[in-house]
Amino acid sequence: MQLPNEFVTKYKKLMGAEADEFLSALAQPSYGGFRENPLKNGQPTATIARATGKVPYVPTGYYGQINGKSLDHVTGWVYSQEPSAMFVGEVVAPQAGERVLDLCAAPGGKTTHLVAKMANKGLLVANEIFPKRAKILAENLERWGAKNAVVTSESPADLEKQFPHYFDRILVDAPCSGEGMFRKEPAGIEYWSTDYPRECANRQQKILDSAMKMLKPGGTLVYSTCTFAPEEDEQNIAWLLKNYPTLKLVPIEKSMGMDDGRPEWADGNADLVNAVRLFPHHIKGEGHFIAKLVNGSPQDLTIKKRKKKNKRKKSSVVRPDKDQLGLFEKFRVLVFPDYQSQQLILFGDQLYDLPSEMDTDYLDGLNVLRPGLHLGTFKKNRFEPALAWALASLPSSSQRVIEISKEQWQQYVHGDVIGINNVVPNGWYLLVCEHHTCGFGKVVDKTVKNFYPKGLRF
Ligand SMILES: C[S@@+](CC[C@H](N)C(=O)[O-])C[C@H]1O[C@@H](n2cnc3c(N)ncnc32)[C@H](O)[C@@H]1O
Repeated sequence: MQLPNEFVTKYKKLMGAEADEFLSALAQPSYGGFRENPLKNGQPTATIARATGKVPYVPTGYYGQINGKSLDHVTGWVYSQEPSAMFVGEVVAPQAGERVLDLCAAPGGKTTHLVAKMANKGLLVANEIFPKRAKILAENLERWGAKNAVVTSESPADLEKQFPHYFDRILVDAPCSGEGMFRKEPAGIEYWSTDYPRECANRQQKILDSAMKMLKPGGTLVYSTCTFAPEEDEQNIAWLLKNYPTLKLVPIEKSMGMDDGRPEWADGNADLVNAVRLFPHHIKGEGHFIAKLVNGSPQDLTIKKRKKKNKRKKSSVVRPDKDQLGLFEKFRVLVFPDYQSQQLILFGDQLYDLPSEMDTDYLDGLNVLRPGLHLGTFKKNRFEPALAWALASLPSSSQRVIEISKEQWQQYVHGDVIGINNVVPNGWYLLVCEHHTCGFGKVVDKTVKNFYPKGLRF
């Protein structure tokens, strides 16, 4: 890996006595990692068996690699995430029932962590500006079993109009110069120039301005980057504190090897030590910067919010009609008798369960990819359940389960019909392999018809 000369000169100056250690760490191999999913029906023991260690500062985090075609990965029991990046979710620490925004969310490493921390309760709006990346985000959330996540694809400037001072917590995991990932993704070095961190910082400030318009009084803003550049890190926090005097930079509890933010790399504001830096020469992970800020609660913010909300028009969101509800209920009573929906809404012929924390009128005018949990599709006179619903369910929640072997699971993800020996009534079943819910199948006379989505087969 060849680092640009200007980069080396810049960090020799900034890091001083630590520079050699820092620069030689960048020449070492990067660390891989994964998180286990506490929302699922047990531990991903097969993947954990291959882990090389436990990430000390993330209860669900491990060092190692996952197999993308394994049962654990395909059913969302694990998510591949670089070890330093995992600390961000711990710092955000969202609570069940809150309204949370992940403003720059794709592909979803932090979002899946937030869903787990919220125990799938409350509302998580996961936004990604680029629609193609937002689609990947939605797929990753589906595999993870997210119920409380709404996926949108908007620019922060457009999103701010929709959600004035709405969120309890906002994560801005900002697009950045990516210096901290150089040894993991060396292709990023090509984009780098001496001016690049400043350009990124300007864009980050616009994103932060939007985030501030969406943060509730008393709410928490977490800002993170995967770069070492002070322009994008301490200097942006110093800029925030100057421009938003209601914000207070609060301490982050640091684990061994984590560094303080560096006031001398910005305007000297001593509070900047409260931020955290993860340096690859001090921890087993890539470069990261994280700052946590709490917003004061000036009266004017509360008043603005109320006025805006009164102006909202009635929602144009469509609800399922009586016949559709009948078809849905027939399925639910048979397969998931205890499932309690929140707000059933239609997107075309697709049925979703929108988290009750979100009024339907908030969806108007938004580019929404996933308005909550995808339950299924109405087709002529029938209801076909969606994979997302299976992946968000525990085997114990269903009274119609068929246990399949690992071999049968491989047939299932390949798109084949599965033969079964036991005689069971025809109809829909939740397929479970080694405690992992895998999807739905429809039994027709000792064979299970395959409903695994064509685009996911392998
Ligand atoms: C660091 S990545 C997010 C990683 C993600 N949080 C995760 O943990 O998987 C930053 C994201 O910001 C998006 N982005 C790029 N330009 C943006 C902009 N102007 N406003 C908002 N987001 C932007 C990128 O497409 C990218 O998905």
